Amino acid sequence: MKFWHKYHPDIDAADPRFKQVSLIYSILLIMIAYFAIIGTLNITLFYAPEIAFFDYLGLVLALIIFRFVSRGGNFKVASWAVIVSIAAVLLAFVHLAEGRNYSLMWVTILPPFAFFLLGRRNGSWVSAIILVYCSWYLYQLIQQQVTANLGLGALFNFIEVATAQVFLFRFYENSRQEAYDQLQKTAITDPLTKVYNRLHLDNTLKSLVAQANRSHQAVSILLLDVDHFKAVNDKYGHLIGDKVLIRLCDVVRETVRETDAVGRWGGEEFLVICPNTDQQQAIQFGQRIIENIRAEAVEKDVHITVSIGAATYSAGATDSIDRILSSADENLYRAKRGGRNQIVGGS
Ligand SMILES: Nc1nc2c(ncn2[C@@H]2O[C@H](COP(=O)(O)OP(=O)(O)OP(=O)(O)O)[C@@H](O)[C@H]2O)c(=O)[nH]1
Repeated sequence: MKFWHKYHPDIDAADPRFKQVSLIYSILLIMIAYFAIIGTLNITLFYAPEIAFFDYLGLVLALIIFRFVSRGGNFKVASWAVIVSIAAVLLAFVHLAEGRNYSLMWVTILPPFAFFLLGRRNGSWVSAIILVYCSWYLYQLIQQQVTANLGLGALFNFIEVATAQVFLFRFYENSRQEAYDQLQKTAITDPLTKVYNRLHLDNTLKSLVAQANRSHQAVSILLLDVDHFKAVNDKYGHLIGDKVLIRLCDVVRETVRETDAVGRWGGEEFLVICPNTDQQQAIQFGQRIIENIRAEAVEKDVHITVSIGAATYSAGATDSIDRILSSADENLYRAKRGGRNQIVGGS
């Protein structure tokens, strides 16, 4: 377990912010230790109090950011503060050394931090600005012949390495972000129908019910089941059965609002979660779904019908989420018993 976990108990290893937060704290600890040690050495051993002043300034800055982030401060702000601090330290180093002592080499460590903490766009900008500035500064040094052994060759090599760094890290960050987005999508999607899976529906329902309580609104659910689907499979085969389910989901998605969540509850059962929707509106929605599916040959000449059980959660109600789901399930059972191809609501 990471030491910073006590400050952010809600961020576990599965959280996308985990690595970013780890890096922020690691950089801050390194900065604190580095500035404390080097600052003290500069005073006691090297008799350079003017440099020690900047070291202690860096130390205070790192402590302030540490305090800010450990007390629940915004990670985006903390990330920017860390990158600006690193950039300031690097630029101060380059200026103090007047380009000597490989100081410019250190500047090339900025892009990986900037891309990882700030993302593709801001990472590119920050890296480009610092690297262009350093190239310009190096050019000035060469022109004024301030530093021995610094020629145009050094400048060109610096520009080439810096440009390669930015492109490589941008490429890496692009691939990482795409792979992460793809993984996120797969984790919440049903592989056959491409609607949400049950895990995501569970989470969505929980968060929409909490939101409904805060905004004093209702949330409705529609539990939808294909009628006599076994007969479709038996008559046309499983492959056509699969295509029917895929097309059915498309029709449901085309019928409901953008804000409604459509997902597969299991087998040939689907759940639609409608935020900000009362019982009467939910019944109207459900009716429209039934009509659209009935009107459509979902696969070649295969026609199907669906039955729907509706249930509504009103803000402040004492019903649990399980209670709403079982209420929808009971209504679905009644719709089936009542002859199918219909919707039943109420509790
Ligand atoms: N093709 C296909 N069939 C599935 C899938 N998931 C579940 N099924 C089938 O769906 C059928 C469900 O059958 P039943 O539970 O008897 O329900 P039903 O025939 O729809 O009858 P009612 O619900 O009472 O109207 C079974 O034959 C399952 O094999 C799937 O992903 N693809």
